[in-house]
This record gives sequence, structure tokens and C-alpha cells, in this order.
Amino acid sequence: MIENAIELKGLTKAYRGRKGSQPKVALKGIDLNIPRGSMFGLLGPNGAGKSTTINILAGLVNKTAGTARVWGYDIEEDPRNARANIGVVPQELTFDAFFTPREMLEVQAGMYGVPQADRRTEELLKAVHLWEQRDAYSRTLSGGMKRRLLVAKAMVHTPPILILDEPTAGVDIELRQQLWDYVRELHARGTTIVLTTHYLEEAEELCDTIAIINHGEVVACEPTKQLLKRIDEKQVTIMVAETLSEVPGSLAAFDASLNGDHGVTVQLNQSVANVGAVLAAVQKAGLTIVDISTRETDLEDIFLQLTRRQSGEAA
Ligand SMILES: Nc1ncnc2c1ncn2[C@@H]1O[C@H](COP(=O)(O)OP(=O)(O)OP(=O)(O)O)[C@@H](O)[C@H]1O
Repeated sequence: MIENAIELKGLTKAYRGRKGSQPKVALKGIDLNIPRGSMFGLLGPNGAGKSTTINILAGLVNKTAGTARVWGYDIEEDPRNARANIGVVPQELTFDAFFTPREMLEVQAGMYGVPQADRRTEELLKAVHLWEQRDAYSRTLSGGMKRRLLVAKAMVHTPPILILDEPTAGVDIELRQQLWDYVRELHARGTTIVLTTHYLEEAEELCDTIAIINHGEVVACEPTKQLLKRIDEKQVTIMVAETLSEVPGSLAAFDASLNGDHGVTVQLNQSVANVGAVLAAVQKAGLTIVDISTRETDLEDIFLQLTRRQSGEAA
């Protein structure tokens, strides 16, 4: 029984530069294990190397160095088995416009050598809510429908790993929800899911483990909950009736700053947060509290901190 659905060791990719220009190093020796059965998020700013990683796994881009194993199979030594164990939903909506959804899944199943008796065309089209459109030309489908059709196409050979590259870009909220319902169902049935997304909230909600890559390097890889604890901060904003021109002296011991004319925001260490002490200090200054709000760290804060920190180091 394998432990990791995907294992990358020292994975490196340098794209050849145009004539006379330097090669572009997109991946700088990535080490990454994606546990079997996980719902794994691969995050990173534009150009971080996410698509390059996925395209190497899908066999669309050749790596420069390092190794990649899919379901235990080395992509170089055993490309057939590696590819049989992975389904990839690409970022680009690439289609043969004159195939219908039904034909497209049948052709894809044929390419993977799935026998007629084992084909799941109807089940898949129903699962992605495209059964009604089964015989329509795919060029007539909306962007969201095309995306869902690509998910069905990636699943024709029932791979144990499904990779989705920016699957909800351009998909409206309702359809996004339907897509995630289906992905969650696949995950519940044992499929390992890997997704890249720009929507950090989506990753926070869906993924049990998250890796952040930046400039071709992994800057974090840990369970989502643990990652969220990394920045141990909470913000408390207190609004008062009086007009403030400076932070009250009674708050000198805190990391406080003015927030408009009537507010003060205090950064607190979550594990030792003492909101009571902050409130007492505000009252000690003779101010009348009219409102209090708190904000905890979310993935976006962590993402920005990790990716900015690295840019700062590089500068
Ligand atoms: N075919 C190519 N030739 C040259 N450079 C490339 C090629 N494909 C990607 N790159 C470069 O490699 C780097 C990583 O790109 P990649 O598409 O993997 O990033 P990404 O994290 O998927 O970003 P995005 O979210 O924008 O797709 C970028 O600097 C990009 O410009």
C-alpha cells in the first residue's frame, strides 16, 4: 500500500529561453509528498510554478531534473502506469468543438482502453449535470459547463488521483458549488484530490493539506489547520464615542494604532490574547466603547506573509 499518491523529489524545470535569452527556471528542485486520500491544495501567486508541476505529472512538460512518482510509478521509467493513475483537469478549456459531451467521453475512454462494459459515460455526465447536454456540440456549452465536462473527461478511467488546475476560474458561484459537491463526493469515495486555486478561501474550506509555492520553491506544506496557526495574531478594533487624535496612553503597552477618528486597532498574540486587558485600558482612558470587532488570521494573511517574505529575501 503506498503512502503518498504523489512524490516529487528535487523536481526541476528550466524552460529554454528564446534565442539569446536565459533559460527560465520555473521549478527549483521541489520536494513534495501528497498523501494518499488527501484533499491537497497547491497555492502560489501567478508564475509560481503550479501549472508546470501539474503539466509534468500529466506528461505534457518534460522535467529537467529530479523525480516524480504517481501512485508509486516513476513518470519517466513507467509513464504508462503513472498516467493511468492520474486524471488532470487542465487550466485551459481545450476542446474539439465538434464533439458532443457523450462522444468526448467515449473517445477518451477508448484512448485509455476502458472496455465498453466498464464505461461510465452516463454516470459521469449526470454527476457533472451535463446529461441534458449529452448530444449538444461542445462549442455551444457555457464556460462552466465546459469546465465540468473536463472534470468528467479526467475521470473516465477512474484514476485514484484527480488533479484540478484552477478549476473554478470563470465558473459562477452556484456551479462552483456543484463542482465542489462532486469533487467532495469523489474524495469521500477515496480519490486523492489535488487542486490549484487562486481562491484562498476555497482552499481553506476544502483542503486538508496545503502547499504554498513561490518562485519555483515550496515555502510551506502542512495541514491547513496548522498553517492557519502560523501567524499567531488576532486584531481587535474598538470604536469609541470620542474623537481620537492619538492612541491613548493607557494602551502604550499594546501594539495599537488609530483606526479612523473614533477607532483603535490592537494586534494581539492569539495564544496569550487578553481582550479584557485591552478593554480595561480603553476604559481607563475615560473613553466610551461603542463597538468591538475582532479578526483572526486567515489563509490570505499567511499566504501574503510567506510569499512577500520570500520576495523580500530575494530582493
Ligand atoms: N512554455 C514556457 N516557456 C517559457 N517559460 C514558461 C513556459 N511556461 C511557463 N513559463 C514560466 O515558468 C514560470 C512558472 O509558470 P507556471 O505557469 O508554472 O506558473 P503558475 O504558478 O501555474 O502560474 P499561473 O497561475 O499564472 O498559471 C513562469 O515564470 C512562466 O512565465
